[in-house]
Amino acid sequence: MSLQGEYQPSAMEMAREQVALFESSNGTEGNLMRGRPVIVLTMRGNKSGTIRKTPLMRVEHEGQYAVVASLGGAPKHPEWYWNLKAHPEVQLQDGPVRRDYVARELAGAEREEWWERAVAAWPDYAEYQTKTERQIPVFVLEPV
Ligand SMILES: C[C@H](OP(=O)(O)OC[C@@H](O)[C@@H](O)[C@@H](O)Cn1c2nc(=O)[nH]c(=O)c-2cc2ccc(O)cc21)C(=O)N[C@@H](CCC(=O)N[C@@H](CCC(=O)O)C(=O)O)C(=O)O
Repeated sequence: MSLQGEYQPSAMEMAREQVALFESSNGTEGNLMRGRPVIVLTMRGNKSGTIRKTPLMRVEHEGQYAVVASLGGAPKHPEWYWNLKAHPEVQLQDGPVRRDYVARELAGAEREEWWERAVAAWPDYAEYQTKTERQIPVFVLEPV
């Protein structure tokens, strides 16, 4: 499965530039945030149908990945959350390695297990959750 179509860069300059640096260096630059690893998630836009890419903190456990729709604890989900709900087929690039996955939103004990892993990877997630009433969504990415 490959995500074909027109790539529409993010409106958020920091994210757009980090994706550009990450991809132009084949994942060897633009792959850190305060020293912690960052991945790039490629997906299909829920409304535009175009290809969207967003840098996210790397949350990985025994070869499986999760992504966290934190948006810094903002009151609303990031827009990319709705892309994954509508089109769960995604690609994740970790360093030079890019693979196909299907994203599945987690709930209950499974979510708690991955939430712990996410906070271990990026402790700020715990602080973000204190800033918002919404439960910050966690998706696990199942390899295709
Ligand atoms: C600003 C907006 O971005 P967003 O999708 O809301 O995502 C906001 C942020 O989550 C996103 O910028 C992340 O990259 C921020 N971010 C992280 N954000 C997180 O939520 N979690 C992280 O772990 C995370 C890590 C991270 C690391 C480095 C870095 O540079 C940024 C990081 C955006 O790009 N809007 C686009 C449209 C985006 C889009 O996908 N639109 C859909 C429609 C979506 C809908 O249905 O609403 C479409 O094309 O159809 C635009 O206005 O053109």
